Amino acid sequence: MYQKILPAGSEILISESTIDQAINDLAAELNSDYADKEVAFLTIMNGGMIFASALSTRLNIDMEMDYLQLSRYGKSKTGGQLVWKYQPEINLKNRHVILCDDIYDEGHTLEAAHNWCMKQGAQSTSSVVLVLKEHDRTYADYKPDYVALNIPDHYIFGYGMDLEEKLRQLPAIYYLPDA
Ligand SMILES: O=P(O)(O)OC[C@H]1O[C@H](OP(=O)(O)OP(=O)(O)O)[C@H](O)[C@@H]1O
Ligand SMILES: Nc1nc2[nH]cnc2c(=O)[nH]1
Repeated sequence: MYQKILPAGSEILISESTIDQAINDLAAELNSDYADKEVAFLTIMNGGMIFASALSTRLNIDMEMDYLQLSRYGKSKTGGQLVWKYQPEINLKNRHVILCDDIYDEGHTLEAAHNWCMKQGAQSTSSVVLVLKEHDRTYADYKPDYVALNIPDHYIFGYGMDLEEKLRQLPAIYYLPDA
């Protein structure tokens, strides 16, 4: 169905059904860990939007939802300066924050978001990512608390992740083996 918009040579890295099952497993873990907590569920835009939508509809948790926006890649495949584009107004004081993002790559985005939430007075802040990319480059000191899937070192797109700001809407995760 997506042949018309997929770049030539694209291959599937993670299928829709694998993603769906991984999100179910993650939701079960969060439903247990946050059963008695008052939660602020914060999506990191733009990349986190599709994963956060799918995950949040499976959460049986007392929570408010909001988002923040941080960016360091833009149209590039390599990370640059981290730019805050939107900080939420929701009160995080004494709340248990769950940060939800699509990918942990070098970790600078989640580290900055985590530090900011703690500065706002959150009682705890944890992070949930759909994929963690394994590579030899330097990671930030911060590591995500919940990871659905580990992936090899490819630039990936689909399921919220962009290729030059497009193709976020793809329901599976793709890569270009020759890129
Ligand atoms: O672990 P890191 O190396 O910090 O990279 C991860 C971040 O990179 C992407 O965001 P991007 O800056 O591309 O903005 P976007 O969400 O608008 O695509 C992705 O959505 C993560 O938030
Ligand atoms: N779309 C996309 N964004 C990223 N941000 C950090 N790594 C990636 C990646 O592999 N794909």
